[in-house]
Amino acid sequence: MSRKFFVGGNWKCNGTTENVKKIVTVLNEADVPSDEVVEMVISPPFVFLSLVKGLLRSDFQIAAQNCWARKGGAFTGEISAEMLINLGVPWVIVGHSERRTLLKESNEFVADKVGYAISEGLKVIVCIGETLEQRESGATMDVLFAQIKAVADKVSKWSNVVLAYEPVWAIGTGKVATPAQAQQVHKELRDWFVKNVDVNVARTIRIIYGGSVTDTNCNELARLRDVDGFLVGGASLKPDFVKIINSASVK
Ligand SMILES: O=C(CO)COP(=O)(O)O
Repeated sequence: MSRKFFVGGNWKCNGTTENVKKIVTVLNEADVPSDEVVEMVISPPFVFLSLVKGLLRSDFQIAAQNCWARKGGAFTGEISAEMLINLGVPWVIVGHSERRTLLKESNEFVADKVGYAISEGLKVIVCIGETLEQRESGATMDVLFAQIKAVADKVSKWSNVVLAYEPVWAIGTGKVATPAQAQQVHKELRDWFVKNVDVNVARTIRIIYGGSVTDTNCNELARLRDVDGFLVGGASLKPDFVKIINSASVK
């Protein structure tokens, strides 16, 4: 089993030119494992992509937080996969629960975005997750399987996909999943790939966890067999993020 640890920092809709520069300075000076050990990806808002790309050290990669589902054109306010490629942005986050909920992105729409982004040569961090209500009613795995099945119908090149399990109830709440909860879901997702895609894909796909990851809970989560890294929101805007990257070393 060789799955390179993956740590993404999702800045969401935060930042000014000044504090983007400050965060990048912290990262540029940080002591982190080599990019052979951990893949580090920073996801600023679109308007700061070029700034971050220009300033950030080269062992960190960058990701956009969204892209349009098809070729660009008359889609006011959207950003196309072609534009990201043109800008030299290798990654995109698709299907974040904030977009699924607030902007009503359906499983099918998310899957269209993933399929198109991959066909254009982007690598994609696909986010899936259940709400608290869904968890409490015992529907967690059904919800996650439906989200991933829609994506699987549009993807053949899984090496360009990282799957982020982000329980909605854990995002921005300070209520992190317990190690047992995270391990169980990640294992069931991997088993789903064995049954529905391919045993090699199941073995190699990175399944990362997101939702209230901090410098104090990252190590116990990083040790879990089926947790291959993190997608970090709030803590990725702080120097604490460096410690989260360094949790790669407990793997
Ligand atoms: O949504 C997330 C990352 O995409 C997680 O956000 P928090 O780390 O702020 O809970």
